[in-house]
Amino acid sequence: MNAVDVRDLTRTYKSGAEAVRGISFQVAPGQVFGLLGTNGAGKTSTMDVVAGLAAPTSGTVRVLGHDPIRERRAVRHRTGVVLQSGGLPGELTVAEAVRMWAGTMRAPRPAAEAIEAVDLVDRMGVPIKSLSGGERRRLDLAVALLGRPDLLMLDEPTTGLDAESRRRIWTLIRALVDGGTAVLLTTHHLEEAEELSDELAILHRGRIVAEGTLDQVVATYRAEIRWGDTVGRPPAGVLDAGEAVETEGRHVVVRTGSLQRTLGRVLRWAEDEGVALPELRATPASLETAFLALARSTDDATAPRQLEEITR
Ligand SMILES: Nc1ncnc2c1ncn2[C@@H]1O[C@H](COP(=O)(O)OP(=O)(O)OP(=O)(O)O)[C@@H](O)[C@H]1O
Repeated sequence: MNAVDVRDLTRTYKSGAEAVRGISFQVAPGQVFGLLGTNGAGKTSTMDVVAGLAAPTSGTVRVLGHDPIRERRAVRHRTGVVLQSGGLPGELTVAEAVRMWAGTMRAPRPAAEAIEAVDLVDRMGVPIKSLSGGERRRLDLAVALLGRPDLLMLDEPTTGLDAESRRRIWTLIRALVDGGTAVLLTTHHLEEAEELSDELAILHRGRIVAEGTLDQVVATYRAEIRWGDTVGRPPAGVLDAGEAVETEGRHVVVRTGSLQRTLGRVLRWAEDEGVALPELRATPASLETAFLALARSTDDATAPRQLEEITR
């Protein structure tokens, strides 16, 4: 059975905003599924429904085989949630907060074990308000781990963290997944999605626009060769059928399904014609080029800027 099964989900806010416009995806046990997208793509709106915090406008959501709202009791003890606003009281120490939370559960993992799992043992006596952002995020995770969840839902778990804290959280998530936990993760960090996701879906304006393993998603996009234009005409004879050459500002850009072959042809063309290729750059297809392709193909004038931001 899938840990998460979302079918034809839509979510429209009272304001009329159509945040989620008919998406379907499944998360298997022992798998990280990354929901990736621009700001406002609908990630949090989707996560809230899976976490049972909001009802779908239409469509169905099953979590561990249950309706997350109507069968909340069956789901609650088997899931852990880390949302963007970790709401633990700042006056409590790390140990007090974890123990208090464990006290609300049926058969929790020992508090000390959860604290150790997130590497906060030396911060146990520190009030939450004095923790760094990364430490707070790890504390949120410790709380989510208390119920030994079959499914962890993580909404942007490393946003605002430095590279080292982020890596620690990734290592922790990977260890949990290796133990069989399913993880539904939202992120707008491409590196995080690449590092963690077994499968991913790219959400854009409430719809899934690409889906599959990282390799599958990347394979649908093209490599790019670009250089500064010195002759004002496109390179002759370098393209295969269906490939494209464009000018972007003062650059010539070739998009190709075969980077090595096309690059060879570009270099031969330049050699034969005596053309200089300043700032020549060849970039294999990646999640980043996939996002930028998405930006180019959108009709939303604000999207390209947002898409560029998330690739940084
Ligand atoms: N409570 C709300 N009422 C009305 N509209 C909302 C509400 N929450 C979100 N929206 C709108 O729904 C759309 C999707 O928002 P959502 O927060 O789900 O996106 P997101 O992908 O999580 O974005 P971010 O990366 O910025 O957190 C946006 O257009 C947003 O403005």
